[in-house]
Amino acid sequence: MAAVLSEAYGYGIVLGFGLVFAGIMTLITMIQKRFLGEKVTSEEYMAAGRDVKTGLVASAVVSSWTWAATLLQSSSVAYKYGISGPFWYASGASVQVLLFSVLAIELKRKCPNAHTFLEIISIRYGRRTHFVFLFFALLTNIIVSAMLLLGGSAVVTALTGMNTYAACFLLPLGVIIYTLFGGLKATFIADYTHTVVIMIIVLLFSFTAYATSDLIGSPGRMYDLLHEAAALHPVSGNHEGSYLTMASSQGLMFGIINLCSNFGTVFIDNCYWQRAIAASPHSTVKAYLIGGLSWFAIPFTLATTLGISAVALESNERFPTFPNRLLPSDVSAGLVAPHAAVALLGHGGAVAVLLLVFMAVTSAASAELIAVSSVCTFDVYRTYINPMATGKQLINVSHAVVAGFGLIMGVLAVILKEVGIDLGYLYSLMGVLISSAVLPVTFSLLWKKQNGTAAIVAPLGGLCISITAWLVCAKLYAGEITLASTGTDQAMLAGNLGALIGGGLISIVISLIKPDNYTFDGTRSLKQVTDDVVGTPDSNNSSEDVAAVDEKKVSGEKATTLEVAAPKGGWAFDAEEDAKLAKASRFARWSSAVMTVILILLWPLPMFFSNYVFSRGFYTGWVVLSIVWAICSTIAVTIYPLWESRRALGEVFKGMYKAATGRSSTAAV
Ligand SMILES: NC(N)=O
Repeated sequence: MAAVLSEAYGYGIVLGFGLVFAGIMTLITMIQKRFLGEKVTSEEYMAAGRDVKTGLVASAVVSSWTWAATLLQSSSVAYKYGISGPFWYASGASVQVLLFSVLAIELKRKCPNAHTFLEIISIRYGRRTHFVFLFFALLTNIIVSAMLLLGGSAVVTALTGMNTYAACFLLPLGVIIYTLFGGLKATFIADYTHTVVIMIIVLLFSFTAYATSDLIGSPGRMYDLLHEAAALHPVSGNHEGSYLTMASSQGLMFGIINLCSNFGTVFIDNCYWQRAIAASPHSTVKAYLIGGLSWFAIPFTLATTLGISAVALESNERFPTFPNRLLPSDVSAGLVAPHAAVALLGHGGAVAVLLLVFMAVTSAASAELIAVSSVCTFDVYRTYINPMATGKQLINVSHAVVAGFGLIMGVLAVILKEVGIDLGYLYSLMGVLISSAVLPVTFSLLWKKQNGTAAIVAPLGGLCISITAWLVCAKLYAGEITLASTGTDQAMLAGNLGALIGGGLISIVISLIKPDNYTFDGTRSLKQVTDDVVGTPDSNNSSEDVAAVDEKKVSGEKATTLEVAAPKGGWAFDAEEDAKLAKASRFARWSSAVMTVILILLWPLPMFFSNYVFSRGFYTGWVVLSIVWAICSTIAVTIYPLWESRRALGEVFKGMYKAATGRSSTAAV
């Protein structure tokens, strides 16, 4: 694609916008400290005080789950498979967030003072298992971070001609600055801001394509254009070759790959556990349910707009590649959405898509940075290097990790690009590499019977199964093992299924042979860090801490340092409070299960098996649904958080008024 914008736009948005944004976020953090009295403690820095409200957590979940791939890969599958692509992208990656609500509330009940999910593994199973899950957790962060920059830099280069390597290193720069300064709380505020911009741009593109564009302008016109496109180049594996059907075998295959791989990137990424940790206990379940449902609209609505517009407009002279079709390599690199945006809105479309991708990449990158930082701080430094670390030392380490990993992210993206791995390949591969740990992690928190052997063997055994299935299938299907053959849907499907099912089955079988009977007393007794007092095993541990150590002795493992908790501090729920959380947990279980069944079975499968090809009226209804869903999501993650925080905002404005005028705030009323 010839660059539509000049390089100045690339540097302006990536560097200029990034630094301005960093400045604004840093200012907001300072304002919070000054007018809301927030302190820089390690608990505040890494856990945002554990009292963040529903709307802000939901918005942060949406923001950190909105990757470059969410915008780009969803549009690519819309382009390749028609309307089933956006649906399968959205449903196959939102149910994990809905189901995670169960883990989030159980984390509150069973380990209310955790900083990372790995602390639970460490307390329950000891050092060896901790190492195994540390490997999977960091691998997940590395894959996601590299994928963000790989997709983001491809778009920046395609639209502006900016050097890809420069984009890889400059995209995270502003993020590093505000994350360093404000920690998790700053990422929450930044996430909110990013989400607002993302939702506005998604709606802008939808209204343009389906209401105002002179090239399309209505669902009916889009319907006609899609019919014409199917006549020119029918979709292999779709009923009647139509773009307007859910009866798409490749779409379904992508849906299953998407479903398996995204379990890994939610359940094994400390970033989502951190949001649960930061949420106030009564907000946790609602935040994940609202977040999951709101996020659905982003890939669904955007790809139903941009991915489908690319199909419809490819034969129009305003399409950037006209008279040629998009190259498969450009589709896999995620360049469908930028092409469609340029066709629809020219320069304005290019700027909007650049901004959209910039927002997605930077907000998700900040979430990854602080997630890695807390894993390295609590699960490496505090566990194995300096168990008696003070809060200040923990913050220092965390700062160093944020800066270091921010640079490493860019290096990783450059390496992948050099090897020839693009966004589409990595997106499908991630589950093969990490999803074997999903069910063992889930069982660690939800199943008292998973024993220590199962917790170690299952993720590693599942990884062996997944890699074997992936490579064998590539060889059988293509006759050779190359980047191209290992990137086929069939090979990726085998690897992803092998990972998720293999890890789960191994854990279940080994655990049932010799079931554990874990009480979770050890995890409940973990304490928060108090910033200037160092806990010692003999002077400060409560009887519960001793129980934790005893539990470990019974299981025959060496106790880890995590049980050496700092004194006082932290949540401990009484029976009445725990009953409320238990009720919230039951609600999370049935509501997330019902929504999952609807989104991945009841809604799509009848449409798949009936071979239904959309009528004009049905397609119009489908488009209206996508836009209404996006509007509801916008309200949920942009207006609702403001409404919930109205008192705090009032305090801030009163304080600022007082500081600016030297008068009492009441004078302003
Ligand atoms: N977050 C994803 N899978 O787009």
